[in-house]
Amino acid sequence: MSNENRGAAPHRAEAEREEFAEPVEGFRAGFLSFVGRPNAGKSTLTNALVGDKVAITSNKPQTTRHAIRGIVHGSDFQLVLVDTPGLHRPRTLLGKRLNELVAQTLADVDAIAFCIPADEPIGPGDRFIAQHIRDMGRKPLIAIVTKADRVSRQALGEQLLAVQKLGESVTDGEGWTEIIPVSATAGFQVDEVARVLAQHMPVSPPLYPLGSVTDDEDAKIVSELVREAALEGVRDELPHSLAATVEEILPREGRPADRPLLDVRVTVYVERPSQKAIIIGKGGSRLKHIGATARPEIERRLGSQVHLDLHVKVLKDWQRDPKQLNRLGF
Ligand SMILES: Nc1nc2c(ncn2[C@@H]2O[C@H](COP(=O)(O)OP(=O)(O)OP(=O)(O)O)[C@@H](O)[C@H]2O)c(=O)[nH]1
Repeated sequence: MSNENRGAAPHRAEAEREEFAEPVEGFRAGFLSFVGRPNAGKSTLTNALVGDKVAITSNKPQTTRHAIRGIVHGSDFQLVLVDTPGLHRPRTLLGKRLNELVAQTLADVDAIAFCIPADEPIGPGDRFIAQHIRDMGRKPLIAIVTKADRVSRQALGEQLLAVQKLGESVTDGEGWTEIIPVSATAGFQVDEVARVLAQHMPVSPPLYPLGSVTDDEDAKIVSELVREAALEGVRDELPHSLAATVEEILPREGRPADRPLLDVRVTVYVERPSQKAIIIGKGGSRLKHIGATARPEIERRLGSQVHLDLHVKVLKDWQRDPKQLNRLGF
């Protein structure tokens, strides 16, 4: 996600919602964060939920000022997974600041999902997180017992009970809104997790275009691959004058399921018109070559055939302009 997005106000502008509105009655959509101590299985579960569908536009609707990790699309719901830095018991001022940052994120989401591994005893770190999210105001708190495949049925049952007790102890007996066991690696209950989380999202039209899955990592790598290809042979002339940003990565509609195609739109920025001429080359020959060089690796990375659409723009003296630097993600 660009810095521009990070700076945008968290809001649910009706206009944005309507742009993607689907006439599905009772559609639910909202923001959700996974919390849990390191290694609790948050990333693995996120990936299992989002699936290996493809990347997306990194700058579509600015509905959140937080980084989006992924979007889960259901027939009648959309879950937007919002990234948080790890939540730790603070030992330093930095730790405290980070926790404040997490608190801001958690205050904005519609529900919080707390991941606790099935195969490790509940510890002070878990208790700290539980207390922290309890203080986030009245919102659904869903406990997810991860890595269920690693323990016996009996041990899983015992862990579910322990997690329930933890919930009750931090909420004056009220307990978690839901408790669900899951194994992201064995594919056990992953759909159930999505369904349950969706039930706790507000009724709302989709927040993002259907089929989009955000993945900042992919966008970063794609832009880097294009930049590398564009620099080939002109490294000495314009090494630092080149920047590339991914505008969007969207699945082409109407393609057969077994032969998807991604439209990847990338802008290459240069500082001067003379540089633009170099990059484009005679009759566009160099730009074509850049595309042909970068595309195979992009296809490998995104796991799909790609139609690469490159544009070259002059952004005068972008290296010296903080606003432009922000825009380009520096
Ligand atoms: N057996 C099994 N292993 C899992 C499962 N989910 C995650 N793991 C493993 O647990 C380890 C930690 O998982 P992550 O998803 O990276 O945990 P995380 O909470 O994102 O960790 P941080 O990024 O450190 O906060 C990895 O080695 C995963 O492969 C699961 O359902 N079953």
